[in-house]
Parts: sequence; structure tokens; C-alpha cells
Amino acid sequence: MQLTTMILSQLWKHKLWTVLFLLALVLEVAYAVAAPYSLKFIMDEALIPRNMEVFLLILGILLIGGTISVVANLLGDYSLGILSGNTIRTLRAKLFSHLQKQSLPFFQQYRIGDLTTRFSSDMSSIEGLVRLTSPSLLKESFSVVLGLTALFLLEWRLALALLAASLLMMLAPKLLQKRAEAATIAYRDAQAGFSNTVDEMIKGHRTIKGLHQQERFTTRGGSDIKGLFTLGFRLHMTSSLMERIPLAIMLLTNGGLIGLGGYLIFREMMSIGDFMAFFTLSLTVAQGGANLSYLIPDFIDSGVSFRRVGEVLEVEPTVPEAGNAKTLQQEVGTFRLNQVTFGYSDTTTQLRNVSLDIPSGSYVAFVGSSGSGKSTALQLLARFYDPREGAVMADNLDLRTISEVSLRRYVTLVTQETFLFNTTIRDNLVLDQSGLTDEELRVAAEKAKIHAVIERWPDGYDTKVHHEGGTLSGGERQRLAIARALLRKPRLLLLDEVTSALDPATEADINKLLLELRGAHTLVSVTHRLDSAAQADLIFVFDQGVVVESGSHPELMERGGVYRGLWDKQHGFRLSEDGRHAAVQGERLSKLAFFSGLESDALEEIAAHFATETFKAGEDVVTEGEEGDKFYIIVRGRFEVRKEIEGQGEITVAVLQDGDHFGEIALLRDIPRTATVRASASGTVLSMNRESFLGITARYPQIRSVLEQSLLERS
Ligand SMILES: Nc1ncnc2c1ncn2[C@@H]1O[C@H](COP(=O)(O)OP(=O)(O)OP(=O)(O)O)[C@@H](O)[C@H]1O
Repeated sequence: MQLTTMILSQLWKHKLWTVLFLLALVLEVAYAVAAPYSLKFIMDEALIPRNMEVFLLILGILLIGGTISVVANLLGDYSLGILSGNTIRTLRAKLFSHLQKQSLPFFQQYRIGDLTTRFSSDMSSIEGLVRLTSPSLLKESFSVVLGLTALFLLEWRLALALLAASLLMMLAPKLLQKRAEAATIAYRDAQAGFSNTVDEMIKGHRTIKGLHQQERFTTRGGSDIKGLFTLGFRLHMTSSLMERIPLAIMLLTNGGLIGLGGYLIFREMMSIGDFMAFFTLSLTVAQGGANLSYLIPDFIDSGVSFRRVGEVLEVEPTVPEAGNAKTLQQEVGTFRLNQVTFGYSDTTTQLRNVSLDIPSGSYVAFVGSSGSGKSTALQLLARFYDPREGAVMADNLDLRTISEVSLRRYVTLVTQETFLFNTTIRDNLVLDQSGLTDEELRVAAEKAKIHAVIERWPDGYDTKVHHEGGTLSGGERQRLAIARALLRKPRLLLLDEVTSALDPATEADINKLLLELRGAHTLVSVTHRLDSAAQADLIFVFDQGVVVESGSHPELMERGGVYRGLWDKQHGFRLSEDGRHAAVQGERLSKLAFFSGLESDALEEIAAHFATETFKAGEDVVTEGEEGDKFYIIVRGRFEVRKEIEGQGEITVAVLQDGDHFGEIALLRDIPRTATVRASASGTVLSMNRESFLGITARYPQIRSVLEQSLLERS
């Protein structure tokens, strides 16, 4: 609807050109009908009676009419160029800005390939519709109507026969229209699906190679291509049939007209001039009819694109700008979540009645187990979503009433997924802040511990980023994102697990930086690593969408609740600065049920049997189905537990982080692993193999029985 209104408003806006275009079209069609009609007079009034004067008069009129028609054609083309050009330009700009206004759920709903197809082939199709198909349809329809009127005036019986044939010519393709429409939609969807496969293959080429997934992708691509072939063939045959049927009808009609015309002349019910004019004009009308049926498949094709683009334009942002939006002041005070309840969909609830205050200039940490709602709360503070109930406030103003420009000016979010644009490092850091000096750039990059790295690149800050930063390491991208955020000098800096991809030494530097930033900026850091959170002024502990504890590190340790439990789980390890060598303390092992109750000497002895293993993002620690003989404790990192579920493929069923352990069953017997554990970022684990374990249990048999018992309880 919006799309139709937009096109009509363009025609109205350029009314002069619209009127000129219509006038030119009328003149062109009128001449195209009048020229064959004139044969009636040329034959009956000039050639048969051999009257030169009448002949020259008609010839003169035809020449003048022809000249007017040529000028009208040129004028029509020019005005159509202006009208269609402006319409397409406005539509492209509208679609582009509409996408930019969309909220996060929109980009989760539509796949990249689908959206880019709407911008590329759907837009080209609409361009064809506006520039060619619609004007031609208008012209041919007018030509058929005017031509038929002239034919009825010449000889109504012949005209009636021709009309019946023309209607048949138009209706026949209609019978196939539904099939053609369905075939076009199916082909478009298949094109979008294939684009997605290619997009994923290009973006994920490193993971695909690293995990040797080429065959799976070749199969997927092969099946997409096969689908495109089948659907393309169906589309081709349906379109061809739609074109061929009218042609066949036209051939039969010609024969019929000659027969009936000859009969009427022999019976002196029609003159030779009338017949000549009728026959020539009927060819023009039939051509118009055939053109109309040629245009119909094109029209259907672009009609589908029209709907697909229109559908996107109809989607309203779920986080809309307020009508009379207020501007956030530079000196923003407290941010607050006020009894906030939120769910990503109507049927789920990720945050329940959460209330928390973030004082101006403070350093606040959100901690809690994976999936407890920390990142969700952070995204609400950045107003990427609006709460279902309650409000997110800045300076006692509901974020829903604040202009997006001022909110984005003073609130910056840095997430784990850093997107870099395919331009220079400098442009990626500066973005729209053209006034920034090289010195400011250097200072921000130094704070984010990335300056030295940039300086080592051959073109320094002018180094080009390729593949959206895919050639840089996760840590480098993350540090660039921090530098970019610092350059924006935000009042509220929101950080979502920003140190998760960094080595321990760089993590310590970034933690130091956060302490320096406190005061001048308000900081909220989501982290699962409690060593980072411990230095915050205020810590909120999330559990299943609720804030269960809050306070400073000493207060929470003192309380001995959830935070204390998480802290104990994460501690008791030693890790080298580069994250390559780890060790566990005997005391920490006693927290595992099957080692509890052992003397400290025994625990230290067991601790010495653990070996360090490091994993890069995307690497599997264990693979579902393979037989395992090792037990693991995560020292540092984030690992996804993935299982093959019928009908859904491989999905993440749990996330393991610092201090979590898995795989103990492998210490006892050969059983295939029941899930894959894959590193989501680089991580370090400690492992113990069965051979070592059996050596230990020979001396401490109770370990084995406790483990047997706990596994029995679990199964
Ligand atoms: N875009 C989304 N759509 C639907 N559900 C989501 C979306 N993002 C997160 N969730 C779900 O919301 C819940 C809370 O997620 P959230 O990311 O806030 O947790 P978290 O505490 O930050 O966890 P993590 O440390 O693993 O990032 C989880 O169950 C998660 O699966």
C-alpha cells in the first residue's frame, strides 16, 4: 500500500510531466490507429475512383500526423524518463532509510541474502515495471480500446469476431497466471536461499576450511542449485506457454477475418476500402493484444517484487522514535531499570521485574551464569529493545521519550561481535567525527592497546580492512571496537564481554583502562569473569532473568551467596600471561564431588596429572560420537555444548565457562561422547586422561566409587 501511495504521490508531484506523458501517449496511439483507418478513404475515395486530389490530401494529412506523432514519441520518452527516474530514486532512498530505521528484531527476522535480493533483483524488476512494463501496458491497452472502436465503426460483424478472438487471447494466459505467480515466488525464494548459502560460505570460509565443512557446503550448494534448476525450468515453461498461446490464437484469427471479409465483399455488404482498412487495423489491434499478453508475465514478475519490497516497507520499527522526542543532556546522571520485564517474543520472558540504579560516573558489572539475562539488560540500556513492562530511564526520562540521535551520542555499546567496515582503520575509528585529530586517534588506540599493533601494519592507520575485519584476530577487532567507542567520548559506555577474546595480559590492561575511565564515564560491563567484575563499584548478579544479589565485591563475598559460589568455581587456577600454561590447585579440585574428602597431599598429587590444552574459536574439544578418554576443566574461555537433534541439525544446548568441567565419564569407560564441546573464543582447559586417572584410583579407590555413584545418579 505504502509503495502504491508513494508512486502515485510521485506522479502527483510531477503533474506537468504526467500530463505531458499522457498527452504524448494519446497522440501516438491515435496516429497508430488513424493511419490504417485512412486506407478506407485511400481505397474507396482516391485509388478506386482514381482521384489524385483526394489522394494528395490524405497523404498530406498522414505526413503531418506522422510528424506530430514522432514529436509526441520523443516528448513521451522524455517525460517518462523523468517520472520513472524520480520514482525509482525516491523508492531506493526510502527503502534504504527504512532499513536503517529498523530495530534489531527486524534483522533477526529477515536473512541477509533475502534483504539484499530485495535491494538488487527486486528493485531492478520494479525499475522495469515503472520504466517499461506499466507505460507499455497503458499504451497497448489504450491502443486496443481505440482500435476496437474504429473496427466497430468500420464493420461491426467482423469487429465482434475479432473482439471474441482478442478476449480469448487475453484470457488464455490468465488461466496460467496463478501457476506463473507461484513459480516466480518459488524461484525468488530459491534465489534468496542460494544467496544466503554463498554469503555464509564466504563469511565463514575460515571456519568451513578449519572444520573441514566443504563437503557439507558443497552438498547444500548443490541442492540449492538443483532446486534453482528445477524451479527455473518450471518458470521458463510457464512463461513460454503464456507467450505462445496468444500467438496461436492470432494466426487462426487472421484466417477467419480474410474468409468472413471476402464473404461480406462478395455480398456487397462491405467496401474494398473498408476491408483493407479493417484488415490492416485488425493487425495493429491484434499486435496490441499480443503485446499485452507478452507484458503480463513481466507484470506478474515485477508484481511479486513489488509485493516483496512493499512488505519490507510496511514493517514498522519495534523501537520507534517518539513524536516529540527530548534531547539527552551531555551531563547524564543516573541510568535506571525500573521494574523492567522483557521477552524477545510474546511467549518468552528473559527479564522479570528487574530494578537497578547505575549512578553517574560509577563502574557497574553485570555477572551471572550464561543465559541469565545480563546482555539483555545491557541491550535495554542501549535501547536496542523496549521493555514489555516497566521503563529504562536516563536522568529520570524514559528512554522511549529521548531522541535516538542524542541517545546514540552519549550511550555507546561495545559487543563481542565487532563489525568493521571495508575501509581504512582510520575511517573505522573516526566514523562520522570528521574533526578528530591524529593525536586523539593515537591516544584512544593506545588506551585500547591497539596502537602498537596498528603501527606495525605497513600502512598504519591507513591500512584497509577487508572482509569486514575477518582477516584480523578476534582480539584485534575487539580492541579496535573499544578504541572506536572511546573516541565517541560516551557518557555511558556499555561493554558486553569485551575481554573474552583477549589474552590474560591484554585483558589485565583493558581492566586497568576501565578503572581509569570510571568517573569521567559511567561504565556497565557484562562479564562472566569475576576477576574483572571484582574491581567494579557495584555488581549486579543475574540468575534466570532476575537480579538476585547486588553490592561491592567484598560485600558479595561476605554474603556467601550466588556470587561467592561463582567466584569459588572460577578460582584456584594459575594461568600464564599468554594463556598457554595452566595449573590447578589441589584445594580447587576438592570442590569436585569425586575428589572431595581427599587429603591436601593427595589433591596436589592429582593436580600434577592435569595437562594444559588450548583451543581456537571454532575448534572442538570433544566431538559427539567419538570415544573419549579425557576429563576437562575449563580454566578460561567460553565453550558451546552442541548436540545433533533430529529435524533441527546441530544446536547449542548449553554454554560452559571458566571453572566448569565436563567429560568425567570418559575416565571410567569407553563410551561415545554424547555431545560436541566447541570453543566459541580462544580458551584454555586442563585435561586428565584415563591412564592417569586409573593410576590415581589404584591408590585412592574411593574416588572411583564416588564417580561411579554420581554418574549412576545422573543417568
Ligand atoms: N535475540 C534473541 N532472541 C531470542 N532469545 C534471545 C535473544 N538473545 C538472547 N536470547 C535468550 O535470552 C536469554 C538471556 O540471554 P542473554 O544473552 O541476556 O544472557 P547472558 O546472561 O548475557 O548470557 P551469556 O553470558 O551467555 O551471553 C537466553 O536464554 C538467550 O538464549
